[in-house]
Amino acid sequence: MSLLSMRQLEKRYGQQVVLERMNAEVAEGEFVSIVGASGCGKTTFLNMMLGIEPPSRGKLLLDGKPIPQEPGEDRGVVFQRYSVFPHLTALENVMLGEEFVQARWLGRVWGRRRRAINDRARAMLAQVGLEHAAAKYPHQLSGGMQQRLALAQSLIKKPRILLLDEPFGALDPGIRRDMHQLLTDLWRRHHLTIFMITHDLTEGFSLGSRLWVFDKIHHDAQAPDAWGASITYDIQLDRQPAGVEQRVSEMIYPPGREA
Ligand SMILES: Nc1ncnc2c1ncn2[C@@H]1O[C@H](COP(=O)(O)OP(=O)(O)OP(=O)(O)O)[C@@H](O)[C@H]1O
Repeated sequence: MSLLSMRQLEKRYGQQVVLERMNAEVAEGEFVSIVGASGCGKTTFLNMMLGIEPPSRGKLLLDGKPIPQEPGEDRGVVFQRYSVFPHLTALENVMLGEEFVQARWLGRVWGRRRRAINDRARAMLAQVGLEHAAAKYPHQLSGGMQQRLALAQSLIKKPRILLLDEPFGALDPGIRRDMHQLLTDLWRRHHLTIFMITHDLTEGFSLGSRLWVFDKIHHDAQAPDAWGASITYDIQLDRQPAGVEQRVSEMIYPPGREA
């Protein structure tokens, strides 16, 4: 069975159709990059995966069942802007993720249990290359380090699915390359299924296993809200035909259309 199934999935806000006729199957362990013009509904799709926006019509199934309408530990998320807590150290930020989960069952976590969480959080920080920054506060970390911390904070909860909304959009190119390597390592090591929005086509084509292009099939200048975007290209990245990146680029970012 697929991990994720979309069948005639549709999302509207009032009269505005944002996404429509979304059909796809995603297996456990895939890494799907999502590209598309600004405003075409990429974040809306991630919000449906997260369970904070319900589908308007059609099916969005996880393990054959509708996605729960609330965020869950099985789905971790990292946003473009750093989503860590400023008043906690790096170590405390990572510990907090697991403390939340355990405290739900046990109340405040102390003693041996807390030391075990501390050990796991330190090991997680080491995996993202922040072992020397455990005692630092987020404002003392660079942008790349803060995103490493956000990844550690998500991964400590052992999600099956990682949802990334432009996670490297605010970083310099050199740092992005390091983050690409890190994300590829974490994907493999933790057997994750990843959905990542990016505006950088080269990033979309070079990371992960599959690329989705969101675009409208119908455009009506008189009624721009009447049609939503669908998955117009679904590309297996180990089997991409020559020139496809250029064609996708021209489709999403034609001259005169804003990126
Ligand atoms: N909660 C909401 N209520 C009403 N309209 C919304 C809501 N969230 C998103 N929209 C609309 O849905 C459309 C898609 O927005 P979304 O943020 O998903 O696009 P996007 O592809 O992620 O854009 P970008 O690349 O610029 O981040 C936009 O027209 C937006 O105004």
